[in-house]
Amino acid sequence: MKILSADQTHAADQATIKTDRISSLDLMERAATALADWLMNRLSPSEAGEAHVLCGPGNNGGDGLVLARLLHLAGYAVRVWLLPADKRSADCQANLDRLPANIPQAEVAEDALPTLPDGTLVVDALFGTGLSRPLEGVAAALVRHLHKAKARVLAVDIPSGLFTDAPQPADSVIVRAYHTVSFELPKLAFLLPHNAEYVGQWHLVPIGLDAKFLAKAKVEHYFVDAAFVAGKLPRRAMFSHKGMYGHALLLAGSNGKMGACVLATRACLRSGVGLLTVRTPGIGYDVLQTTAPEAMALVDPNQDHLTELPALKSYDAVGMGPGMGQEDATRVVLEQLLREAGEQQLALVLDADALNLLGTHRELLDLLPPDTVLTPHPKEFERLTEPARDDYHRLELLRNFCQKYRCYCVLKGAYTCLGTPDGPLYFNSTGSPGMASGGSGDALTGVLTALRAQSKHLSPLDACLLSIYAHGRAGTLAAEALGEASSLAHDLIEKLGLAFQELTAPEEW
Ligand SMILES: NC(=O)C1=CN([C@@H]2O[C@H](COP(=O)(O)OP(=O)(O)OC[C@H]3O[C@@H](n4cnc5c(N)ncnc54)[C@H](O)[C@@H]3O)[C@@H](O)[C@H]2O)[C@@H](O)CC1
Ligand SMILES: Nc1ncnc2c1ncn2[C@@H]1O[C@H](COP(=O)(O)OP(=O)(O)O)[C@@H](O)[C@H]1O
Ligand SMILES: [K+]
Repeated sequence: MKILSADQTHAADQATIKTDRISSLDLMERAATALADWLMNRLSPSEAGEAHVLCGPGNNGGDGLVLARLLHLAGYAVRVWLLPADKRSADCQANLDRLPANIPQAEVAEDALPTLPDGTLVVDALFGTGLSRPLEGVAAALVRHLHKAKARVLAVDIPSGLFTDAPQPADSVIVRAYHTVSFELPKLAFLLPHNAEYVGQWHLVPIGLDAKFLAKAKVEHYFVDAAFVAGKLPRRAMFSHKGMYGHALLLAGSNGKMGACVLATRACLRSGVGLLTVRTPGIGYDVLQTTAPEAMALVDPNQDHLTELPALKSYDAVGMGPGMGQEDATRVVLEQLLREAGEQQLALVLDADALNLLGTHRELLDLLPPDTVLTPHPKEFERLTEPARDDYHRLELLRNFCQKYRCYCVLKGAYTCLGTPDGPLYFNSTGSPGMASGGSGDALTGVLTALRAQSKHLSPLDACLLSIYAHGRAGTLAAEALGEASSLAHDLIEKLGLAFQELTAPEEW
């Protein structure tokens, strides 16, 4: 799914109006009808109680006015509050003129703010994508008033006061919604950690935006949902053999952190790799042979940490980092790996301590072979770059980093963001707070290494997208089975199979 900018959203509206030969007023009716259906499917009139609809002067306010009318006609109790305005947009004014006379309406003032008993349903239709500066005056007073009330807030399109796709002053006054219902496509602002407290749970309702316009629109951000990755994973041929699915090498583990190595190993095995060899310190041999008999163990001469790089010629992809430690001898192995992988055009996946070593020895970054995949969480990413001023600055750092080093960088989090050498950023839709516990990232390294080893079947971009999506989906399935607090990385790994099944291409005729 594409993520449009505020300007493109406006252009999509215009294209739809033209293609469907409707007026902008019709499109507003369509959008607000979808919104009303969403709300009515969730709350009956008695569950909703009296809905207070706060309406601004633009088309977002227009949506609110249509919603108020539709709710009223369906038997809901409604009250409309208008922001004072010299001028309203034409469609907003038209819908104000159409508002049934028996819906109570009043203008808000700093000394005339709505009384909102606990639990009141409040619809925020003050400002949408047309917001051009932070809220001030009466609008800011109304939103601050809302902060103090214990209301159930539903934001229309986007919480008022929040910019769609740009940073804003830290002291901006922004509606804190419980639900945000947006039209057709998600907004970049919804995917950034800092905005979670404003956006709440977000939902999309279809409004029939012009499909041709959307197909042509050039965007910098994508939302990777089920439709985006569906069928990208090729089916296995009947006469397949293990040589067709790549031979992966994992370099992982150290004294006390063999668990990370085992998790990466098991995840790699569960992700369709043909063969897997694991290079681990001597201490890991028995552990590995017992917990992952399908993998071959290749032990380092050192007992506690990695000191030597094995010959690389048999491998299609190498994953390095989980639980590996940052000994100097291990740093030398990393440097040698970067040099040799570059010469042999081997696919690389670097995580955890491999990233920390890159962070402390940044000169090594210049050795990254093209299409290397790095998987930092925000702290590891900061070690590779610099502290980000805000979420948007972090995305800018990500984009610049990937373009400079021609690499893929998986910035992990609730909406994991994949940076790519050509610029676009891909936000993953799957995952669960149940994954916020040690070991989930190690599993991702295993998945990515397995899919990069299958480069005969998958491009680097598709390997990354499928890995991130399937890893998150498996985390959700594990959390559904065991609860968010109890599901472990180990459980996620056991669900990878189901996640991959959902992504496999359908049988062809
Ligand atoms: N074609 C359409 O008419 C559709 C419009 N839609 C709705 O339209 C919204 C966008 O509408 P608009 O472009 O009218 O924008 P808004 O409704 O967000 O408001 C823009 C108006 O507010 C003013 N403004 C901006 N920032 C302000 C601030 N901080 N303080 C005071 N005034 C401020 C602007 O000068 C402008 O008059 C979307 O978010 C969506 O809700 C949807 O109904 C989909 C279809
Ligand atoms: N709240 C969340 N929602 C979705 N995914 C999450 C959430 N928290 C963590 N994850 C995922 O779990 C993984 C955690 O990785 P990482 O921080 O490296 O942990 P570890 O080092 O313990 O393996 C990442 O893939 C991340 O995207
Ligand atoms: K709004």
